[in-house]
Amino acid sequence: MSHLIEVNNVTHRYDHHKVLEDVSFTITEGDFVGLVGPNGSGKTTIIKLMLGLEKVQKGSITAFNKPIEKFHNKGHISFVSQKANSFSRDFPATAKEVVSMGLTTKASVWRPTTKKYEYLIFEALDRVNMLKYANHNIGDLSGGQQQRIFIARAIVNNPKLLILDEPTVGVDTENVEQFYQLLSQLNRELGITLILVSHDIGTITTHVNDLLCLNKSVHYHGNPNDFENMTDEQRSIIYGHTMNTITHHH
Ligand SMILES: Nc1ncnc2c1ncn2[C@@H]1O[C@H](COP(=O)(O)OP(=O)(O)OP(=O)(O)O)[C@@H](O)[C@H]1O
Repeated sequence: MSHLIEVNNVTHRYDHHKVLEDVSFTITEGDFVGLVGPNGSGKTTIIKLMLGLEKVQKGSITAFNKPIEKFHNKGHISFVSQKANSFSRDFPATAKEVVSMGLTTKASVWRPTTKKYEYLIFEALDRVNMLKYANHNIGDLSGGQQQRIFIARAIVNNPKLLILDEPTVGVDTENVEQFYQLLSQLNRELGITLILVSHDIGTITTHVNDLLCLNKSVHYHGNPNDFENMTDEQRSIIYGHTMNTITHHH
């Protein structure tokens, strides 16, 4: 399996404040990675660096075997942000139109879609079990349903890597489990490599196959089962004292 992303000895500062220190890890094709850490631990910053949205100051990052500075993301990496599902009730777009925005250069809500693109949009909606809501106004859908529409928008271009920043914020607890199942399906059936950013280490470890704990530097990277088997004391040694409370299995 090839490495989609390689992060090598990355250190990052905002002004004089060091937020990442000597961070190294690889993301391997096919993995379902949980990126966890407390508030302010640098999760969003490392994502921005991997997406090329923030300039690498020290160290290096390669994406799909190219230095990040030379990598042109032609739909290989897709991103669903934390703030994606904050549409107001009167936002004037249907679910289908929101998904079409993911087609960017090929077709969009502002241009009539051809039959081929329409097929891709319906296929993506079907993948997230939202086909029957295609013509509903996005603002009329629940937080969880909107999040599914944003996943459809993110996968409509057939990405190889999908990064989700706290995707369960705004999803009610009973739908969170279904949401994780959907992500597992995308990983297994479509072969999409996933990076899921979360604070909720208790829930995430039961779904991902690769766990990356970040708190300025990488404190653990490996099999989530090995992490679960550790005592609280071992965990606090590797992760710091901010993470003594771990809730298991919801
Ligand atoms: N653009 C910025 N300018 C200055 N400081 C920033 C900027 N972005 C983030 N920071 C600071 O960098 C640190 C890491 O922030 P980051 O958003 O990467 O953490 P996080 O783990 O994603 O946090 P959260 O879980 O709260 O979203 C924080 O102290 C934050 O205040």
